[in-house]
Amino acid sequence: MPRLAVFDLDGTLVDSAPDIHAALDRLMAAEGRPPFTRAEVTAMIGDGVRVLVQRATTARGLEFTEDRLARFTADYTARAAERTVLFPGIAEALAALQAAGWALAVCTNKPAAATAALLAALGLEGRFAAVGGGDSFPVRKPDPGHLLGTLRAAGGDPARAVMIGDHRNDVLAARGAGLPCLFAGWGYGTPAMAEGAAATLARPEALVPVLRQFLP
Ligand SMILES: O=C(O)COP(=O)(O)O
Ligand SMILES: [Mg+2]
Repeated sequence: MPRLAVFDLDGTLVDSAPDIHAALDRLMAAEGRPPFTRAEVTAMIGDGVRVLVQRATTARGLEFTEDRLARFTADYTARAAERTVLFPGIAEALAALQAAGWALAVCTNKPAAATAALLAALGLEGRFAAVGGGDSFPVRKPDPGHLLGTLRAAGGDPARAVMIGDHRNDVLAARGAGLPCLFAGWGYGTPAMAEGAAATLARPEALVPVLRQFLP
């Protein structure tokens, strides 16, 4: 069974905040509300689209409604890859891991449809043994069931797998599933969210050597 690296998506593999930010601002503009700062947006990312829209509407004095959630989701899904790019060094790290025989998977709270659209636009479809979206299972991160379901779909073994993520939810899901978590220090999380992680990596360049330490 190959070693498996399970990656979070937003803030870990991809810098998706510009498109999430733009879609939130389009929703606010349609409601006559002012735009957000980037820092406001990155602090709202990590718990999936429903919580994102709940936080955004609340922050601008709007009622959260299913209609606003649906409009945001449709708009974001259609335009998820306009400004979103891989973080520098990620493409090289993924290629090096695959060359070394690792299998790769994605476990993200982003809905599966937007995740698939984004991975395809970035030319990454087919790279991952499994992609577990925020609505792929009955539970999502921090529930370990999301990570374990993704792992099972990838044909992985929890004893031969490592999680990499930028949010407290990634650390908690990994801990619950019995996997070490490497904290992506280049992402949207705060240093406090790394509590319980096996290590914090400052840059994607550290991924290959550190993963090799965890699973030689
Ligand atoms: O959609 C979100 O809120 C976060 O997505 P992530 O799990 O890929 O960071
Ligand atoms: Mg993330």
